Amino acid sequence: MHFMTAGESHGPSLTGILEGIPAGLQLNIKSINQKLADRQGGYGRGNRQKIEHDQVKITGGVRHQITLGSPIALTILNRDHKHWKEIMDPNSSATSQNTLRKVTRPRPGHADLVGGMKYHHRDFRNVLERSSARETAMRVAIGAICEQLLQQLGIQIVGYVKQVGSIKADQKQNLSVEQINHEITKNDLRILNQEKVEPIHHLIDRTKRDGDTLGGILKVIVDNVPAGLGSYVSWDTKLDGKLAAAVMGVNAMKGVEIGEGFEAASKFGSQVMDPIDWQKKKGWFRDSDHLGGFEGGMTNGMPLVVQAAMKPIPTLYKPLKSVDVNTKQISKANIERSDVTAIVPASIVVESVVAIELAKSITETFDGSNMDRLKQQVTSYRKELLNF
Ligand SMILES: Cc1cc2nc3c(=O)[nH]c(=O)nc-3n(C[C@H](O)[C@H](O)[C@H](O)COP(=O)(O)O)c2cc1C
Ligand SMILES: C=C(O[C@@H]1CC(C(=O)O)=C[C@@H](OP(=O)(O)O)[C@H]1O)C(=O)O
Repeated sequence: MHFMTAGESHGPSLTGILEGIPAGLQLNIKSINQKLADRQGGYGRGNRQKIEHDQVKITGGVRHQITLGSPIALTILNRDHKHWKEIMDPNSSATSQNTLRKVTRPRPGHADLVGGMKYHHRDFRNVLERSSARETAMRVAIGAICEQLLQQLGIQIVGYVKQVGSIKADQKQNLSVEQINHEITKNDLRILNQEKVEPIHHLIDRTKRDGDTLGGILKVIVDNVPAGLGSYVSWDTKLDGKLAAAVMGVNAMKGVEIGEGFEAASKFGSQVMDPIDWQKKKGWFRDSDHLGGFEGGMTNGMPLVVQAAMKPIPTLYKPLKSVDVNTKQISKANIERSDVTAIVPASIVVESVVAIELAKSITETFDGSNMDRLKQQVTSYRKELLNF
């Protein structure tokens, strides 16, 4: 299974192609669009989200909402493009250099300067349009298809916010994915500790007034994953490594942890390893899940727990020092319309990329050509594990 996306933030649209989804998967397009709407939400977003109304249009690989096994082609329109037509139209030549509104003062923390150096773009718009997290809308659409595949195999996944700036938003430990989803649906937020919502909103308001930005920590949990996805035999077959790469590939992620991650480093082995247990009905399981469901690069049958640290948004309304690429004068960095924080949408994006990696692993471990056959194979593999 593999996918590719294309499209600039203020270009006409985002395009995605996803190959390797089995034939016969019944898609729920409404629920793909719901995921896209969720990604647009969250306190602290900028005004762009008032313009966009993300909905996926499928133009290949699907008939009457059932996958064909052929590559799935997807489009999401950028409604904002109509305001950027003169600057961003791919098909017409620029009428004059002035219409391009060039970006010449690179923003610290964004891809502007190094992207410009590497591709020799002296108008940093040529970099920022693609490095923008607008592209994550397409990864969420593709992830939503993968989540639907996982759901049909009994695997459930959820992403939510653990921390915004320095405020912890998750104090409910050991909830199942179902319970977390229930909480999220109830309060329409991905912040589990309701008492913290108001302080978090105040922090975001204050930060916005100061022209500053915030990051945070987000968490993804996956339930009912069969043991044995991924492998210990070679470094590049380890599924925890693939997940970490996919999560780090999301804009603004600076750290990934599996299970207790960095915290485990300061504990004793007896506090971190998960004792092995067995019951006739349940088969093999662990008494705890400190290792986040991974041993030897393989899933071990316990819930997968992945956390990611998102840095604060790099564009600052009170900009930091920069240098103009043309005049070499020290000046303030460019300001582009921006979010104060995007931790809620990021939790959905990270959930989506985890779903993509898991769907990839499952369709490669078992026969991924047809959904019914895949279901049969996963069911019989689960039985085999129970009787091991
Ligand atoms: C959902 C989401 C929304 C984002 N919104 C913004 C934004 O409004 N302004 C901004 O400067 N960066 C934003 N970012 C972060 C930048 O895209 C990111 O920092 C930049 O591409 C540089 O990449 P790096 O941080 O991974 O090094 C956002 C990231 C995500 C995941
Ligand atoms: C467009 C989205 O996020 C954008 C990500 C982003 C960045 O630099 O990453 C910068 C902003 O772009 P704009 O200047 O157009 O408002 C965000 O709005 C989106 O998430 O749909």
